[in-house]
Amino acid sequence: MSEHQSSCLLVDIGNTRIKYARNSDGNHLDVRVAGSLSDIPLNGVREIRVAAVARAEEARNWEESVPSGVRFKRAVVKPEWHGLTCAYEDCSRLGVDRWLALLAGRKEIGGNLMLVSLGSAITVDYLTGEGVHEGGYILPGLTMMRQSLGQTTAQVGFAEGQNQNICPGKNTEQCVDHGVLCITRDFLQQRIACLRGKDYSVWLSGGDARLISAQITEKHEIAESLVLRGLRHCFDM
Ligand SMILES: Nc1ncnc2c1ncn2[C@@H]1O[C@H](COP(=O)(O)OP(=O)(O)O)[C@@H](O)[C@H]1O
Ligand SMILES: CC(C)(COP(=O)(O)O)[C@@H](O)C(=O)NCCC(=O)O
Repeated sequence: MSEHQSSCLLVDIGNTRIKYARNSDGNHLDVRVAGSLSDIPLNGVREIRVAAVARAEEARNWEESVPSGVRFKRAVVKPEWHGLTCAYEDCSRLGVDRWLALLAGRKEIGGNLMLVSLGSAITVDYLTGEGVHEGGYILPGLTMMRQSLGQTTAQVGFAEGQNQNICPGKNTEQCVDHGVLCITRDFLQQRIACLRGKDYSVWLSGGDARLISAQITEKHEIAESLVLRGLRHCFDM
């Protein structure tokens, strides 16, 4: 890894977790999770590239506290980037994490893509090989679905979803857990099935990607850290 690359820190501030990695020449990124931005080690860092959809105030305070001489760059969504066009009429409303995943998909995967992020929320975005973002979907993520049931019903407790079972539950926690898994799987199976014969590849990323991947029988692959990968490219002119 060149010193220039490793001195560039990539940071993805999601609604649940902060993920970060030092940039590298190769395909692999050594991704870590931080509890707060101030926990991220900055030794040798010359440039920080940030994708933030959450913790706006924490990010502002962190930016002010980083040592002088360290360049601080925030990614923003643009109407167009290297032939990639945003589907939103008002591109500033598209989550920058979704935009960066599209950038990484275009630059590092190519072809017609269905990109699924299984994080705090579930997002689906479609991108053609010509660079046209065709729009997508936003749904609550697995944990958000479980929590919303726990918060808005008197008798449905919230349990951490751990098993990969979707058979009918035999207690409240199983019923919630299996139901959430089942609806997510069925939605994605149906979306992927709609693409049959259209030459799209399907990529899952985010904290729940492996859990859901194990449930999906339609063809798909796992894409690691698409948001951080997008940060590698988004400042290319
Ligand atoms: N160790 C973990 N800590 C927190 N969430 C986890 C963990 N492992 C899996 N998850 C799941 O991943 C989701 C967060 O995924 P992530 O891609 O980090 O989201 P975000 O980018 O929105 O912060 C959580 O909502 C949870 O369902
Ligand atoms: C949809 C999201 C909440 C997903 O965030 P995440 O689950 O990655 O934390 C985020 O991309 C966002 O705030 N988007 C803005 C709305 C939009 O994309 O239309």
